[in-house]
Amino acid sequence: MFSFFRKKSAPTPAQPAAPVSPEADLPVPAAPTAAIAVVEPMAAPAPVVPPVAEPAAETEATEAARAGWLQRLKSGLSKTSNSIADVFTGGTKIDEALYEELEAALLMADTGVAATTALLDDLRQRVKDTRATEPAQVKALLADAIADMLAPLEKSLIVGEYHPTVIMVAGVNGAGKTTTIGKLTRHLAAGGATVLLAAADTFRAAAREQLAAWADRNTHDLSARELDPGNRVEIISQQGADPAAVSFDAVAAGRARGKDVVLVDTAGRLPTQAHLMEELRKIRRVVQKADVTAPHECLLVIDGNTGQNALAQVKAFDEVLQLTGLVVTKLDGTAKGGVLCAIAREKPLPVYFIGVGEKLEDLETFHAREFAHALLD
Ligand SMILES: Nc1nc2c(ncn2[C@@H]2O[C@H](COP(=O)(O)OP(=O)(O)OP(=O)(O)O)[C@@H](O)[C@H]2O)c(=O)[nH]1
Repeated sequence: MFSFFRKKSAPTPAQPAAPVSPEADLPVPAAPTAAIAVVEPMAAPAPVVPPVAEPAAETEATEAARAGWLQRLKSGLSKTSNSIADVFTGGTKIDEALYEELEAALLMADTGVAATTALLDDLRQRVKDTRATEPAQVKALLADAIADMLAPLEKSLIVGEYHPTVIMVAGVNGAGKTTTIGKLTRHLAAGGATVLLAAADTFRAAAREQLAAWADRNTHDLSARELDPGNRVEIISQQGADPAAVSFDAVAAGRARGKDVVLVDTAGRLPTQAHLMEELRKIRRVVQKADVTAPHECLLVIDGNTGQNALAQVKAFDEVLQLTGLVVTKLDGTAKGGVLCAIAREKPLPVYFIGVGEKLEDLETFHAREFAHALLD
């Protein structure tokens, strides 16, 4: 999820203005949009702002967008869900054979041994408690068990508490970092946040160009949706420079230009490449020199096809960056969607977003129940 609040009320043309704070220094939540849950800032007892009702047409558009997303999530996860759902279509009895088949299907989906065992124990108890007699009922109970297991991963990404909020994005090569930054920028900008991108992958010219292309795409998207034509997505880059120096400059520029968010795109690296992991540690350290409270979020982008290896990635990057959250990409077409259960069981970190495609709109906030149902439908 993503929550954004501003120090100053700054309504965009598409949104009704939020009430003005009686105390100038207190943050005032921006008016809610489809992607934003307005929260009270943690730092001060801000006035409670009642939700502003969306016009009917906007609500319909929001609902249609959400329904479209759910459909894409379901079809994206179909390789995983088909093999699990198959277990419930064959027999008519709830017996050991059913549990064994289920165990095999969950393991095939990369749910991992610990999470699979916990899920099956939980499921047996639920079956007993509800006196379920039909496999279809067991399927619904399994969806509940998965949703409960994934619930701790559901958390809001808070933006606006710091100015700028600095978000470092890391991951192995090709996990989808730059694409995620492009899509995340759309979320943030649609919520009224101004975004600056830092191209901290300074080795590859293509990486910088790719990020610049996402910045342009976002600027056009904002203008096309008449969200805030003045909100240009900017980028800081310098070919061949020290990635830490570019990140430092970006944080300083973000502050000087009054940006709400600085997203730092780092180069892909494997946990086994010690010098590159050390470089990541250095970027973090130097960002902290630019702003002693930063980075405010360190996100790891995981390719949803990675399966059990994702756990090793989470542990390795966490050691270096003290991760605050995850984004799981490429859930379209993966047969390994169970990996989120393994993460929930063994290294629970907030999953702020999930990605199901390469387009701007193919990233959404993670909802445990929604995901659990998509995994079984
Ligand atoms: N199908 C699908 N493809 C994705 C998704 N996210 C990213 N990709 C694709 O994955 C490929 C790699 O994405 P990048 O964003 O370049 O990955 P990266 O982690 O920045 O790559 P490096 O900087 O080289 O480490 C591209 O072809 C993207 O279009 C997703 O959610 N679904």
